[in-house]
Amino acid sequence: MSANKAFEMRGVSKAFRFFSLNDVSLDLEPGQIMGLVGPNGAGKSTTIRLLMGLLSADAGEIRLLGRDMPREQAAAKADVGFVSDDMRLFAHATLAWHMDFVAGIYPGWDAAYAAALLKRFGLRAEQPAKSLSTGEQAKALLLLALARRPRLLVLDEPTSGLDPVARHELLSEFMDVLRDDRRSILFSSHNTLDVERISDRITFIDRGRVVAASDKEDFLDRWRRVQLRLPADKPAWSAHEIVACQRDGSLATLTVDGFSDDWLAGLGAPVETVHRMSLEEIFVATVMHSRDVQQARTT
Ligand SMILES: Nc1ncnc2c1ncn2[C@@H]1O[C@H](COP(=O)(O)OP(=O)(O)OP(=O)(O)O)[C@@H](O)[C@H]1O
Repeated sequence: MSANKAFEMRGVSKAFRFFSLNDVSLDLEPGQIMGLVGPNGAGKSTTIRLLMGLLSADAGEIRLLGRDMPREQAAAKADVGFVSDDMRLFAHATLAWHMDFVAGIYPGWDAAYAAALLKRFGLRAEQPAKSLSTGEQAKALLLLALARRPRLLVLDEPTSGLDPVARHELLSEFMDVLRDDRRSILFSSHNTLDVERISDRITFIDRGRVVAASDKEDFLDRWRRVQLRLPADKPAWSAHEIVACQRDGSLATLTVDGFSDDWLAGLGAPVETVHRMSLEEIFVATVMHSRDVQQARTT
């Protein structure tokens, strides 16, 4: 375990009655944004709650800003901003009251930045929390976390409930936060467009396991959809880079993880088209392939 990482999880497991998170290992360098992507019930929130010391792991090691979790969580969390979608503001207090409250606890509170965020997010400090819309509440919680200027932001579904314009504003804000290259962000999302836009590192999780983790550029470079004509004497194609193959007569569409020009040349087949894949397509292909592999192992 390195003291320099923004966070590090090694072999972390947690069992609930109907679900278990298995052997999760993840880490993030300072100055980077990691998107944690997975289907409903994959274990994203559980992973984040373990990292934040809100759940205790059955096995494995966790370090947050170089501190052992959960033993040194008070020291670690002083420099971590955490927002999850089940957090609520005090209903009868105004946003200004919340800002004063947080400023009183965290010495890093940046009042000028908080005022700029208020404007940027279109929020009114004097409005009681109970009268804020869902999206305004989400923006208010993010403002309270961002204006502390924490070294690490941990955000569970930060863009759910936000309209496209607010999402755009928020993601731009995240990228601005990282102008200072010691700061880092971990955020979970279903929205692969958001993740593709701002992440440096991406982790896919499904059914309690990390199924792929890589730099975003590496994912986008490695994956391709290749259409080719199958020669009459070659009714199928197999190579470990091919994670899926769809046939339409002699035309085959291959989903490829591990693409390169040399690899393509080595196929020796008449190629019709080669398309880059979006992160969403890569995510779906990764999850489906991982489920097929798991199923093949258990049958
Ligand atoms: N405290 C708990 N006790 C028992 N089961 C739990 C507990 N917390 C989570 N689970 C179960 O763990 C599984 C993973 O939940 P988790 O909230 O981590 O998923 P998620 O990937 O964040 O999903 P979503 O995208 O739907 O929010 C679910 O099946 C959930 O029912």
